[in-house]
Amino acid sequence: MDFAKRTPLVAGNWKMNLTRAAAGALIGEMKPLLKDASCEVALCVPFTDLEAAGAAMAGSRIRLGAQNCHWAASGAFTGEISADMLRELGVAYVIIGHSERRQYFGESDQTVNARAKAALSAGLRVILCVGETLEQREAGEMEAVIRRQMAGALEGITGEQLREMVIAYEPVWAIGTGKTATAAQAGEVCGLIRSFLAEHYGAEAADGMRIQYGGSMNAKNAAELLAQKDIDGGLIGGASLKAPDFAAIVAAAKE
Ligand SMILES: O=C[C@H](O)COP(=O)(O)O
Repeated sequence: MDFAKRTPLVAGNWKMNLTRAAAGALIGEMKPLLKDASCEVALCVPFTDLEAAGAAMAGSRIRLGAQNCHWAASGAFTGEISADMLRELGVAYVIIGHSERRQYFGESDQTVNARAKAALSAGLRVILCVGETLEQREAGEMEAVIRRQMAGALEGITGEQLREMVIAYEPVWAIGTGKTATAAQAGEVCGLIRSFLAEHYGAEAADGMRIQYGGSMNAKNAAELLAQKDIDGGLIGGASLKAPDFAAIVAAAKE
């Protein structure tokens, strides 16, 4: 399959779940269910699962992903993992700037930018997360927040590098809460993101970018969300830990 422009990407984000053995077992369960997928599929697993997950994915079209990387190539950064370390394990995608990283681990737009650049330099594809909190939305600040996060994260990133990126719109209030954005809300913000990209990189670049929605996407609501013209896939948390649920979302994401 040619994973060309705008082929939807459905990526699971396992967050801090599943040991090596459990990861291998879940991928084994998913493989037959995903073999006829007409979109691109990735699983972003904990660092400790990468090797086992990569081996379990062999012979399938599932791409291996990680959930973060450091901005430096190497050095005295206890507890951190570099982009090259991920590449060596066969990682294709890395999530950068997830709201849980911003909320619990002090990620700023600047560190998100630095991490994204390091990942791109190492040849990884970046899934860049942006999204507003409920307070920001209720205060009428959603668009300003999205624009600030986009501008900060993309500072100094070239049009050529942008092509190796996917943007994930994840409203913080919808993550792990069961409270999904409506298809219209999600579609509106993904449209704003595409407009931002058009303003900064040109219409052609913006048209080719994949923009995912993430936040309580599940087997039931996926089709309606994915039918929005500016939504090109999903970043899936909880539902990516259950093979039939994840497979149903993948089936809903047609090219
Ligand atoms: O990265 C995934 C998102 O945080 C969504 O998580 P969720 O599907 O559990 O709401």
